[in-house]
Amino acid sequence: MSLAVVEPEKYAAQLAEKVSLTREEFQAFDIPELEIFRSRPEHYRMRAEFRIWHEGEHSFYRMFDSETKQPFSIDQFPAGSERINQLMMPLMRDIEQHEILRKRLFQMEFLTTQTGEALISMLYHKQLNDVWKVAAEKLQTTHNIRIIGRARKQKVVLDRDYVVESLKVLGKTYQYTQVENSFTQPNAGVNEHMLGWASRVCDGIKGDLLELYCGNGNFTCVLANHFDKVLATEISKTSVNSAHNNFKLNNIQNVQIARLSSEEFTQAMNRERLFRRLQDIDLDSYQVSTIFVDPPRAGLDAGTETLVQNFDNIVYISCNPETLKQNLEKITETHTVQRIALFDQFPYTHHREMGVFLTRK
Ligand SMILES: C[S@@+](CC[C@H](N)C(=O)[O-])C[C@H]1O[C@@H](n2cnc3c(N)ncnc32)[C@H](O)[C@@H]1O
Repeated sequence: MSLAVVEPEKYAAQLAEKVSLTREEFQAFDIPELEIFRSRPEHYRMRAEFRIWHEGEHSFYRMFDSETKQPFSIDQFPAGSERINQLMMPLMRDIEQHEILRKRLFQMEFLTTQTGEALISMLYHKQLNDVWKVAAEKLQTTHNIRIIGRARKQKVVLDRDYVVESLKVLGKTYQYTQVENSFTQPNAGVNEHMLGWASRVCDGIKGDLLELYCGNGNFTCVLANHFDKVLATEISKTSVNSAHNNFKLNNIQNVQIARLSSEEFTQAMNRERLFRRLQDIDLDSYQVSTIFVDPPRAGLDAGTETLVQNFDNIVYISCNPETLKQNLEKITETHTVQRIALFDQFPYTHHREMGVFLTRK
């Protein structure tokens, strides 16, 4: 299956396959009824990345077949948001008219929002000069977009390097800055479902929250309302800065965030190592009832796996059922699965996003 192929008539059957596979794979953990969250069958991805191919006077967007690895040209990308599709061809026709914009352009990346913002990164095999800048500024104005030019050791931000997304969760709207080239959940609609699910799961739990892998504060902003205080950690500097902005944007004042890897944070919690990055944070002042983790595909490392077992409640969001299963082998020695959910972030692919809520036995 390829991201470029969208087959709405097959969506229900493909989701049903994922559901039965998930039930089968996780039944050994004595799971309750699987909660299922569907995607929109089309226009669900807020981001897209295309190679650019030049032939004669024309230029084309290209993707690669995931099985044959062969490139193919496209002029629409139905998985992408309406805004991406609306921009694709008018932008390319304009680029074709301007040699300075077109020459040695090899990749374009689109980052869009549900509110219609669009940030376009144009990647070149040449250095970008003032003539390029003037032409790109014109393109920016014509299409009401924001452009970033990239070349070797060069990043030209014409306006700003982020978009502001609006997400609606259980009737409340949250604002998020999403920065170019940093992690954000690609499927905005399913992200809203994930945030709503996590919010409902944490409803009524008291005490403080510890969150690892918090990214730009996607979950933090929503969950902060459920807890007295939140301590959040994340490895990427860009995401930590973005999270700070998002706490301000959403008027959230009970969160402290530290730029630490989960491995480093585990060392700090086990009092094995002191970190200057934690000097303003009194770890002992937190009465953590709940830990929330949303790791990358590799899942939790052994130290973090042991750390999460110290807390009464565990919320685990996973983009890789394989590593989730491995981590659950250990975690379910001390905790019971209370809720389990499948979020279809990636329709028409084999990828599955999951949520698990566990409490201490
Ligand atoms: C799946 S994303 C989730 C981010 C966030 N929860 C969200 O919903 O947008 C995983 C995050 O973990 C961060 N990360 C990757 N490896 C890490 C590590 N070893 N320690 C801490 N954070 C890490 C990445 O920078 C990324 O922001």
